[in-house]
Amino acid sequence: MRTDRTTGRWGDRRRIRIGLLGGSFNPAHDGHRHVALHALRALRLDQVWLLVSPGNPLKPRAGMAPFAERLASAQKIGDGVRLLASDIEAAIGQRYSARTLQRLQQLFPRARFVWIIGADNLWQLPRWRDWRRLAARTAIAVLPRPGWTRRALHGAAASRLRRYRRDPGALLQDGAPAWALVPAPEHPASATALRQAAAAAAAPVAPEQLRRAGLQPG
Ligand SMILES: Nc1ncnc2c1ncn2[C@@H]1O[C@H](COP(=O)(O)OP(=O)(O)OP(=O)(O)O)[C@@H](O)[C@H]1O
Ligand SMILES: O=C(O)c1ccc[n+]([C@@H]2O[C@H](COP(=O)([O-])O)[C@@H](O)[C@H]2O)c1
Repeated sequence: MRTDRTTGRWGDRRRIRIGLLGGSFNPAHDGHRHVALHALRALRLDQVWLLVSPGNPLKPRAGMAPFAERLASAQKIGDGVRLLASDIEAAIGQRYSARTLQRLQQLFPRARFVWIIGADNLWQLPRWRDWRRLAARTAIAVLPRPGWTRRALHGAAASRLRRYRRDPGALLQDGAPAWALVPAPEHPASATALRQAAAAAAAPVAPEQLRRAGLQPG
């Protein structure tokens, strides 16, 4: 940004572009980083904020790690410069994305926000509260996800928003509504799989399993 010499005010040649990747991050993983970095490059974003949810309204509380743990996990995959873990949803007391977006647009009027989701969330979008309001207020970038991409492109949200689909390069040319599938290789990581692997590693080994593996229980 430059200072306008005649008015002395900050020029508005290009509003700062911020991608918002909301998630539970229970825990954060390589798939999140992959999605954020592809969106950053493809849409020429200045930053991506990893918005750690205080509690996804559609997910059970059971099995959800404490907020501080999930925030710390998102901080580990961030770089503190372009990829930033954020606790702002907890700070403003919101967990519905349409409201979060509205509040962020009030707090940062000079920013241009892009809502980033994986294809599984495009499929699920009609279940979000006020999802049409969200789509009306911001561009949405959808990233491919194994098992979900084709299905989501034929889902209810994609079909209702069909006429607003854009090429990724044109996503930020005009205002919302606008959405695009950002081309990227599918990344297989999932928090569910990581939690399952951690639970399996922590589970005690049954004597019968040891015998089958040729080991004597101690
Ligand atoms: N491997 C991936 N590819 C594409 N999008 C992803 C991937 N992993 C996560 N995302 C997207 O990142 C956002 C946050 O995801 P979230 O924190 O729920 O991770 P998750 O792996 O989907 O978790 P869980 O398995 O617990 O549902 C969502 O929009 C989700 O679609
Ligand atoms: O606004 C809603 O109704 C809503 C319902 C489900 C999920 N979301 C948001 O979708 C994002 C992805 O959630 P998750 O748990 O799949 O990582 C996260 O920011 C959630 O707050 C939002």
